[in-house]
Amino acid sequence: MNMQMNPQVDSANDSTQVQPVIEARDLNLVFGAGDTSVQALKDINLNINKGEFVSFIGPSGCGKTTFLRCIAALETPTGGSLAVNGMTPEQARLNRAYGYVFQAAGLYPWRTIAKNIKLPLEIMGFSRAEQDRRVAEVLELVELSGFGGKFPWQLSGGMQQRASIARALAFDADLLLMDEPFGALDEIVRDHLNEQLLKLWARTDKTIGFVTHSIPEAVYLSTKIVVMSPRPGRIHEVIESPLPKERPLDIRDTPEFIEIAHRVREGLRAGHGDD
Ligand SMILES: Nc1ncnc2c1ncn2[C@@H]1O[C@H](COP(=O)(O)OP(=O)(O)OP(=O)(O)O)[C@@H](O)[C@H]1O
Repeated sequence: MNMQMNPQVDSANDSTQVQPVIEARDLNLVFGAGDTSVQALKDINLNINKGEFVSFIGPSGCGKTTFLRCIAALETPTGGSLAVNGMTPEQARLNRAYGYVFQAAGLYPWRTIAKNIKLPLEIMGFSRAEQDRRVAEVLELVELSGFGGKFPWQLSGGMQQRASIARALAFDADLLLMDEPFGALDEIVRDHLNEQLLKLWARTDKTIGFVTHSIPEAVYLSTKIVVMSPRPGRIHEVIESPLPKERPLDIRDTPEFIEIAHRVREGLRAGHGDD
């Protein structure tokens, strides 16, 4: 397989104005009103550029999922602005600007893997031939070629999650939003899927927003780590990773990796202190 690495775009040195994929300015979201209201996001300012792999890490309830859901136009911010590819999140959703992978694989048990992947394509009116072509392509990307005819229950948890990623890739959107996709899997399977996801990212040059509770996972995968703090959900710190794009698993034993993991841990601790 020809694994072409895409040249890293160094946005800091790029003098031309490149439009960010995600641009959040003073973004706020308050659920409800009065005494029972919850400020889920407070003054979020963040740019995500094309090809970045951005992880969101923070304690439970700090707004990670809510931020992803705002990008996907599944929640409406109560203040500030949010642009996805220069559009409103609603426009971006209509343009199929992103694929979304949820915590649980969420596959229909009565449909085969191929038919699960096809479902959104059927709804969008893609031709049968195009549906078949895309299913074969995304199954290959997640290394599940040959499993299209199986039902979800015939696959392991890790394979189901890969099938769910394949479904999110089927529209070939440049942006992939992933909400703790590997949280429920054991560590060895998770390591393997992390490796595969990095390869997929390198092959496709997609922009990825990824929610996790795991410091090693965030550091291993990301070019940028957004450390969030709770009540109300804010960005405590954004850590740019100096690690190379090509990352074997044993990079986790290097001093550079351990140093970034340490910074993330310190950020999480300090963020708790912001309470
Ligand atoms: N629909 C809703 N109505 C009211 N409050 C909500 C709603 N959705 C989320 N919240 C609250 O907003 C805050 C942020 O929730 P969110 O799910 O984004 O956090 P999170 O960081 O993703 O948490 P976790 O790590 O547990 O998934 C929490 O206090 C949560 O209870």
